[in-house]
Amino acid sequence: MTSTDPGAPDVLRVEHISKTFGTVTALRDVSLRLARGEVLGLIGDNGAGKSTLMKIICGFHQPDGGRILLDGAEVTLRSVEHARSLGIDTVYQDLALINELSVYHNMFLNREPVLLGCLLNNRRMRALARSYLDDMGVNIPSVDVEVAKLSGGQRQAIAVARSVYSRSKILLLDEPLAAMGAKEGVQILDLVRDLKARGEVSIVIIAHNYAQVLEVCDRVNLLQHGSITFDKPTAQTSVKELTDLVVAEYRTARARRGP
Ligand SMILES: Nc1ncnc2c1ncn2[C@@H]1O[C@H](COP(=O)(O)OP(=O)(O)OP(=O)(O)O)[C@@H](O)[C@H]1O
Repeated sequence: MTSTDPGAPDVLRVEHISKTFGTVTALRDVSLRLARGEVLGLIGDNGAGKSTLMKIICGFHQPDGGRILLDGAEVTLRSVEHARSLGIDTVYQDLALINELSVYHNMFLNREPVLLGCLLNNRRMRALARSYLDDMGVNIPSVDVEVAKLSGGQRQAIAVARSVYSRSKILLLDEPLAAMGAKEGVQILDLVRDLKARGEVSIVIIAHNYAQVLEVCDRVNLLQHGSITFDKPTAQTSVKELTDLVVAEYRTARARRGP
């Protein structure tokens, strides 16, 4: 489900972004769009520039050139906190959860709810965490358990739930399925499907498993050597087409290098 209003501006537009690190050009003239409620898959080989692009959209890196528009208005994202305040949240591979803390403390890390002017009301946080996780269909036996004792899929689900709770309008998932078992991977994909059905949040997912990308995404972009080379609705492409594109790029690069 994408934007219900065809006249509405894209929730996010990245236009002609470039980024170099010393002599390495990580991104060159990259443009990308994300409609409201859309799930966009960002794929590409190792070193193609996917994480760099995500880190620019979440305010971690500043681009060398180009611009970013949120709901049609140009913004300069000064930091991760600034991007978060504008509704852009990222779930990294390392998740940024604190293993020694309980599920409910992690859910409200740096965002503790206030009750009658008092911060850190444990009873309130516990109840809210339980209701958010239940509401999102996240299966956690107890919100009192330390996150270190949970599976990778459960931890991932908590990190996503935390971003959704914070009312993010754009969620960036950097390899949410990396290191996931089959069951845990399905749990995360179900969560993404659920969010998509609600249409409240727009999502960019970086993933290496093309079948899973095609399962949950509305559209797919391929990054190759710092440039977007492919942009299609998932219904108009296939695992074979995506694999062939990446393999062809590898063969061309190898032929250029010589024997
Ligand atoms: N902080 C940095 N300093 C120097 N070079 C960097 C930095 N971050 C990324 N790069 C370089 O930029 C290029 C793109 O890296 P990036 O991490 O964005 O790729 P990726 O597509 O996310 O790869 P992967 O799938 O392996 O995670 C690579 O050549 C990488 O070495």
